[in-house]
Amino acid sequence: MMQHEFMLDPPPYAHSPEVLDTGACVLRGHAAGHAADMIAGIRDIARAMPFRRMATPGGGRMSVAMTACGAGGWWSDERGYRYVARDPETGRPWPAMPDAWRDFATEAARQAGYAGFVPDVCLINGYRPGARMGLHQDRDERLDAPVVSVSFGLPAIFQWGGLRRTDPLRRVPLRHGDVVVWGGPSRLVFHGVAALRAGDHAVTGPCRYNLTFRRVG
Ligand SMILES: O=C(O)CCC(=O)C(=O)O
Ligand SMILES: [Fe+2]
Repeated sequence: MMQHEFMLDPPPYAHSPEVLDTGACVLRGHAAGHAADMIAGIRDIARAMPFRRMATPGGGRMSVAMTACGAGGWWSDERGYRYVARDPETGRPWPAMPDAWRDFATEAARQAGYAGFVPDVCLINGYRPGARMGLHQDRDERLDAPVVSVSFGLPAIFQWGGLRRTDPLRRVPLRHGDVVVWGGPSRLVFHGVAALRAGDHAVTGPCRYNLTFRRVG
């Protein structure tokens, strides 16, 4: 009997999306089965294009370290922030986005209701304990395409607000393998990540990785 019930239990990827808002949902554990491959991919990309804590126009430095792959990367310095096709420090283009990553993001978007999403950029964030991302909108890409966000390693609190900066924040725990998709009426919702708590994750050690797939071109 137990065996039978176990067999009927749907696999994690068949769990229904957890709705955050109209156009936004969490696919719990959706990327867990891809973690080993994707984390190996992150390490390959980081060898070619190291994680950097970028300068901000305000004169500070981001606590989150970033790299990217695909047609461009997000860049921030004293002059402002923007997408760039080449690393401004070395002149080198960003590493290509692995086909398996693009296919994964397309399928996750489809499950969230966004059929036909083909990302051309994946931004990769590296968080160490204490690193955080302030409340912001993702508005430097095409707004008619969703953002697909994949989390690995240490758990984090994703802050999910509204279309105004002052709207109340919900605290959404994101764990290893969770995927968040937002688009449509939720595309410009303010969001952020609370300071990462110290920990030691079995796969990533004292670190959280977040991949966001976007359409820029
Ligand atoms: O790390 C996360 O979960 C979200 C990152 C994010 O909002 C961004 O990179 O724009
Ligand atoms: Fe964001």
